[in-house]
Amino acid sequence: MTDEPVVSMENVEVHFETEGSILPFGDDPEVVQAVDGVSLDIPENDVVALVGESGCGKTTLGKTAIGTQRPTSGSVKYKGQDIWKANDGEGDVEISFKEIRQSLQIIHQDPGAALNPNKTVQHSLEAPLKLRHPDMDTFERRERIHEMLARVGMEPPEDYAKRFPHQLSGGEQQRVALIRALLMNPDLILADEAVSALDVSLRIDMMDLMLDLQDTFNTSFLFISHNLSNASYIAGKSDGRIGIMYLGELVEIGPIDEVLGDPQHPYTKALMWATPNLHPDAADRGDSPLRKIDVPDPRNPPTGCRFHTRCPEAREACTGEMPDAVTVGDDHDVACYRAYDDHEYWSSPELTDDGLDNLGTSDESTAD
Ligand SMILES: Nc1ncnc2c1ncn2[C@@H]1O[C@H](COP(=O)(O)OP(=O)(O)OP(=O)(O)O)[C@@H](O)[C@H]1O
Repeated sequence: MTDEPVVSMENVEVHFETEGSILPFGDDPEVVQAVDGVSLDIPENDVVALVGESGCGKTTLGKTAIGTQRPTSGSVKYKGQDIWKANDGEGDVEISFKEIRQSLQIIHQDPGAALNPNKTVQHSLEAPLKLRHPDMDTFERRERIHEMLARVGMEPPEDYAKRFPHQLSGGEQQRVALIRALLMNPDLILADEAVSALDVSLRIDMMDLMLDLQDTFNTSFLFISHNLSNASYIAGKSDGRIGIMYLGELVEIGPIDEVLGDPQHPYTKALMWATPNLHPDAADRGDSPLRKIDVPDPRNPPTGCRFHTRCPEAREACTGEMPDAVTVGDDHDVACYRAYDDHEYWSSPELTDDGLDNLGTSDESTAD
């Protein structure tokens, strides 16, 4: 199983039934279509940055990748082992669910909430070492923890090891959370908005640190952000890929110079428009390319291409079937009919605003 990607997701769908509503007899519960038809491989020592507006399903997809969210359909494999078959004990389980979960870690946006307020840094960091290296004695554990604290710039480590979370800054808490994840020897870390709560000036430092440690520890990163600048920085610096999500779907993915150098999906172009520091002529970038700003309700997404209600290039053909992803460059895939040379899209009439529901405009930016 060694050549297998660390995580391989195939046609993953995550739908949530909304709870709490009292439904008249015979009515179906409302379903939030959080993730739909996403396939994504994350190889060893690789970085994938997912970006998209709030509510587009990034966190749900990330949790699905690390085995904390069960997909409603599709498969999720860790090194070739189906994660949920391992959980259910179905078939020949070669890697146990427990081992899979230990190998797939997460760091959150709010490390303060993830660290136990009553435990010192030393205490919090001992737990993963005891689990992964039960033979280590107390002295070896202390040395290892001090070494890691010094490595992330928390010096003197003897002092930091004795502190409680409230005695650390947000950036320091995030570093402790990162060390704790790395001490599990993970193959993949889901970094869910992990730098979003930090001061802008500290974000680059934290991303550089993550990449430095990622390389040393031979770990992959699934980095999630609503901020295209951050996502492009981390994917670009690591030679990784950037994935653009829209309403539960992965609409474009590829290396950063492909996706941002030659964006193919109109939504990618709109995100770039909304991120002035990625726009070559920021001062002169004109009006929003979106037909409307409001994101459709994921309980009732548009038919066909889900972006068609906001897409400046939409034609009637876009309202029928959801476009399949097609390869348009080196490792660069896009789900848009404009990427097909001979699709009926090209002879289909343009969609007029009159033909669309709920039109409107605004210029929400994904850049903070
Ligand atoms: N447990 C749940 N039950 C019902 N709906 C959910 C649940 N978790 C997420 N959702 C819905 O699924 C959709 C995708 O949510 P998700 O948190 O994955 O998006 P996101 O892109 O990470 O957004 P954000 O950046 O705001 O966290 C949203 O409409 C959200 O309200």
